[in-house]
Amino acid sequence: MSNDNQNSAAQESVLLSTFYCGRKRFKLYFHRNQIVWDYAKPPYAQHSVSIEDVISVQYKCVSTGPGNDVAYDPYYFIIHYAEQKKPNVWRYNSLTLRHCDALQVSSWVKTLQNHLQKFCKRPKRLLLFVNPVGGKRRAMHIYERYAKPLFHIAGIDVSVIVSQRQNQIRDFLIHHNLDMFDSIACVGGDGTVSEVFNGLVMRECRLHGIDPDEAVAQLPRPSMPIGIIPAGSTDTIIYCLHGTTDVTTAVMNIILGDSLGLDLVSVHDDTRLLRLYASILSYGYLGDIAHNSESFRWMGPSRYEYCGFKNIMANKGYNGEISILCDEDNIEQAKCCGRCDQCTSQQNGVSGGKKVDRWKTVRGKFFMINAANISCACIRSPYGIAPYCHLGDGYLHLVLVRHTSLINNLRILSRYAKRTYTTDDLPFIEVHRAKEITFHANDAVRSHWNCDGEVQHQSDIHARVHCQLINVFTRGSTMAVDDESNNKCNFCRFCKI
Ligand SMILES: Nc1ncnc2c1ncn2[C@@H]1O[C@H](COP(=O)(O)OP(=O)(O)OP(=O)(O)O)[C@@H](O)[C@H]1O
Repeated sequence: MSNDNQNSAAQESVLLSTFYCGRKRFKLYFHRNQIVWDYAKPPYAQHSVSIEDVISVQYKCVSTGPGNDVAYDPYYFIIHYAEQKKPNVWRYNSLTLRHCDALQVSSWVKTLQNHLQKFCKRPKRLLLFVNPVGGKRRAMHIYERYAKPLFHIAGIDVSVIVSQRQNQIRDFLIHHNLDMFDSIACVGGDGTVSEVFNGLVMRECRLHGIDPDEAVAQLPRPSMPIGIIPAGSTDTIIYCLHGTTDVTTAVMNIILGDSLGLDLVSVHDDTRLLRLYASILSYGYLGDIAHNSESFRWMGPSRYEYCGFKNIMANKGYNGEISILCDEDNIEQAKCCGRCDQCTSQQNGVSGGKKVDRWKTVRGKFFMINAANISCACIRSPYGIAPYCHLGDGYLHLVLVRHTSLINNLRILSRYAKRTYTTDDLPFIEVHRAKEITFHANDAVRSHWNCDGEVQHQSDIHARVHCQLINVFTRGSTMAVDDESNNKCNFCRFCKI
């Protein structure tokens, strides 16, 4: 029988038995990749789980004595699975079943385990970095409490490295042998994720003999997918990927192994690559906040509120000239959920046929310039600065905010905080879909660039999108905005993104 025929025969075959779950009898069957269980007697209440959502299938363990010895009970087995409780949020659940015939149990365990083995993209040997100082300094606790038990159930062998200093994760990834791992993950905020992305791409450049400082270099794509467990202050990247910053959801997305390509943007000055970013590059208002807040570190996270307030009141404008390599398409007002047509066509190598990209130049005095690689949505701003920016279409959204009155600046910030986001009616905001941009400051008074939360001191830069340069574990999100988002407004919600 050919492989195709064998596969379809396996799909069509039905496994059917009656099991006990506690004292209740269940009819259990497995057909067309669905595990379905129902009470054997009325009132019937059918439940089902797709094999794609099953984490693992195991015999139940029983203690065999006063020591730590355990043995498998041949009459019980457990199905561990992920369950979607509300849009975008995944939870762990399990079903323990008993049968008086051990052969029945072993037949189910073997069949289901064989099916699970087909998911070869699921991580098995994971290198995981923990940033102990990001966010509320709870990354280690988050790992121990939420991630470790689930990785154990999934049978993933995890090697943990706790970072000791800034850029240690990046340096480790560039220089160490990673042959014994099939995936990388991190527990931290956007800065930590950015270190992982930069480290992996720089590593590929080193291995392929590519000079990343060449502004025109085609950067090589790292093969290992990356998992992100949020433990930062903003966690924009993970919010844009999953539509939530829920930790269990993030862990489930790693375990289940689906991934998609995420664009990265390289930022160069005249001579070298400054860094790659995944969320946003900002000049003006947000650049100033990132720069000024450095001297107020002693204030903790409230330094951003303080500097945000000061900067909005100062209402500075910066003269500059931006050249934009863009297409003529209007920006389609549809949110990207990771599996949209635009990103999928890029993944399949189908580039948008007739599109013609052309350079154009915009000059003026700007309150802020934002080059968003993703929507930059986060809990406090459920639509983000660039709500229609895609995760993997090869374009960034350049949001130019002209220098105007203080009242208008406040209008912009309050719009960003709203669920019903739109800036179409604000004439001082324009959005361009770009593959490449260059910026030249036309004034002695200059701002700084805020690149994924890190300050860049060079003001004249060149940025280029690298389509789906990195693979991240995610099943994508639905369009629904997560409940945890709120409408609170403060002056500096974007300062770290
Ligand atoms: N051991 C360490 N000591 C000091 N800094 C570190 C250490 N490990 C990592 N870092 C740096 O800490 C910075 C902040 O971390 P991270 O971005 O994860 O948290 P955050 O800023 O609170 O979150 P977010 O970026 O989502 O707002 C990063 O730039 C990272 O390089």
